Order: sequence, then structure tokens, then C-alpha cells
Amino acid sequence: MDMDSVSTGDNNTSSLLEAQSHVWHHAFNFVTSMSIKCAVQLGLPEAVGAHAGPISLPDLVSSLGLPPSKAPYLHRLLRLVAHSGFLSLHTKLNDVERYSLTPAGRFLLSDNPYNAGSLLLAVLDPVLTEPFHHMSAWFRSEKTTFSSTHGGKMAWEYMATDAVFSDLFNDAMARDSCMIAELVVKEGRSAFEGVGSLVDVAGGTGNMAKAVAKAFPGMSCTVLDLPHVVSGLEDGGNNVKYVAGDMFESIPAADAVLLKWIMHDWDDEKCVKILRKCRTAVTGEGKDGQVIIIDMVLGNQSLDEKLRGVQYAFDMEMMVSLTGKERSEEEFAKLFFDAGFSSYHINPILGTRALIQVYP
Ligand SMILES: C[S@@+](CC[C@H](N)C(=O)[O-])C[C@H]1O[C@@H](n2cnc3c(N)ncnc32)[C@H](O)[C@@H]1O
Ligand SMILES: O=c1cc(-c2ccc(O)c(O)c2)oc2c(O)c(O)ccc12
Repeated sequence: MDMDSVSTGDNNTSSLLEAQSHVWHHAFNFVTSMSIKCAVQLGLPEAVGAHAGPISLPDLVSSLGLPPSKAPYLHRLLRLVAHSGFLSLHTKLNDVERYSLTPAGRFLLSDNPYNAGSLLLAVLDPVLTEPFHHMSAWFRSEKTTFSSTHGGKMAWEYMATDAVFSDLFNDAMARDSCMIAELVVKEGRSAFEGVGSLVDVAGGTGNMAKAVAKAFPGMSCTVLDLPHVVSGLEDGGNNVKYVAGDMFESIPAADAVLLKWIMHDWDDEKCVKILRKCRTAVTGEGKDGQVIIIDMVLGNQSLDEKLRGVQYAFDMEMMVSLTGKERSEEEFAKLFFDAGFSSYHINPILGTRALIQVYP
């Protein structure tokens, strides 16, 4: 091959090497993700976190119950996991390497109520990674919706048939809700003040509703979700009850309806259907309620590069695993007006996500 014809633009040595490394960085990102997944599956965060002070490699090998012969291999895994920002490396004591958890590493602890390890395990489960192998074939096909993998089942139908993946996914959602509930109660309190009754539509196992009910003792909260998600869940004290149902059919009347991480699961047509049902729920019986949405809003220029990258990656996940998408303010506004709402307010208080209040 004539190499001159391959290199384009500025071909001095450092820019060539940088361009190659850029490709490698993205090609191997997957290896980094899978290595962090392995660390979570081994219980590494718990072993590091439980140790009094930074832990050495031999102590880690024994507390993880690994064969001693695995020590040099574990050392290599630790190096990457530490480099990725989940462990701090301490070398001061007698030149022995010891590890402690960084704040991001503590997010991987299974007993951390905010644990994000479950989301990592779900996103890196073959159920969710496998469809990506078929993305280019889908682009070439005439099909406009991707989500027909998993033996031809659509996402939520599939979920009802795979209890292991469903439990992992619901746990990921529940942990996220713990953290978001705390932030919402702290930073977005005004949205919930004066609300007497709230339905958390597709509210999963109810963590968000429980936290909101606890923070606002006078509020009665209902969690609506599919039967396989809420069946067997006891109505929790604290004014929280569960209803098994289909949000496309009927949503109980309330002063406010919450949709956390729901809009991005669905295409525009389905979103408008859900929003119309929500509008009916908050305007019945002479009510003049509101719909509260927690989701990403694309195009917030104050987000840094990394967070914008996370939003675009989530958008691909929604495209490939579900029939959903992440939306800009303009795209959300169109949905709201199409569903008959008259105004909205976006409060970007949740990092990559925002709290949106929508009014009839
Ligand atoms: C992404 S999860 C979000 C759960 C919860 N709102 C949260 O943020 O933790 C989407 C939820 O929608 C539920 N769901 C899907 N289709 C539904 C339907 N037709 N009616 C009610 N819930 C549904 C799923 O069971 C799942 O719990
Ligand atoms: O990573 C995700 C994956 C999925 C998902 C759900 C059911 C399926 O059967 C499926 O194949 C994929 O849904 C998500 C979601 O709904 C969120 O709100 C946030 C993240 C995800």
C-alpha cells in the first residue's frame, strides 16, 4: 500500500501517533468496561472497602478467596481499574502497593444505596450488549425500529421472561431512584410542595415513591408498573401503594404524576399516548395538576464533554435496546404540546438529567 495516500492532513509523527491512539482508546474502551464489570463480579469493591486502610495485593487475593496463583493477574486488573478512577494507589508504606476506593469506586459497593454497579452489570450483560452486534445490519435494512432482538420479543415483554436480568435491571433502577430522590428532595423540592397525591407512572419497585412520601409526609403515593415488577410488593407504610397495570391503558387520578426515566424508553407516538393519559390523570375531578418528568435533555451547553458523551451513548442504548431516544428541549416541547399541555419548565438540577414540570 502507498502509505502517503493513507496519511492525510497533518502527518507529523506526534499527530499520527495521537490519531492512532485515539482509535485505540475507543476500541479498547470496551475492555476497560468489561474489566470493571469483572471487578464488581469478584466483589473487589467490597473487599477494598471493608479493609481497615488501603489493602495490599496479597490481602486482596485472600479476602476475595482467589487461588494465590492469580495474584499477578489480579495485579494487572487492579492497575486498569485504578487507572480508570475507581481505586487510589498508595505506594508509600514500605514500597508495597495498596489500594483504596475513590468516590467513584464507592459507587460500586453493593451495600451503597446509590450503587451504580447494578447499572454497569445490566448495561454490560450480554442481553444488552448482543444487539449492538446487529446495529449496522439494522441500518442497512428497511426496519425503522430496532428492538426485535431477544427472540423477537420487545424489551418489556422480554424482561417478563428473564427473571435474572429483570431483577438486575430493576435493582439498577431502584438504586438510581434512591439517589435521584435524595437530590430531588434537596434541589427540586418546590416541584412537590402542595402536592397531595402522586402517581409514579412506571415507577419500578417504588424507591422513588417511598423517598418522596417520606420527605412529604402528607402526600399519598401510588406506584404503577407492570404486574411482573410490582406483584408481591407489599404496600409500604409511608402512604405508598402499588398498582399493577398498563400506563397505556389507564393511570390513576392524582395531583401530580411522575415519569422518571420513562419518556426516553419510547418513540414520540408512544410518549404522546402516555402523556395524554397523564394529562387526564391530573386534570380529572376539576384538578389542575402537573406532570413531573425526570430525564435527560440534550443540548445543555453547560454540560462538559464527558457528560455530553454519556448522553449520546445513552441515546444509542435507547435506540438499540428499546425504541426510545434522548431528546432536546425542542423535541420535548413538541411532545408536550401534541399531548395537549400548555406550558413547561425545565430545571437542570440532576447532572445529565433534568426535572421538567409540565402543566395542562
Ligand atoms: C426505565 S424503567 C424506570 C423505572 C423507574 N421509573 C425508575 O426510574 O427507577 C421503566 C419502567 O417502565 C415499566 N413499564 C414498561 N412498560 C410499561 C407499561 N405499559 N405500563 C406500566 N409500566 C411499564 C417497566 O416495568 C420499568 O419498571
Ligand atoms: O440501559 C438500559 C437498558 C434498558 C432496557 C430495558 C429493557 C430491555 O428489555 C432492554 O433490552 C433494555 O432500559 C434502560 C432504561 O429504560 C433506562 O431508563 C436506563 C437505562 C436502560
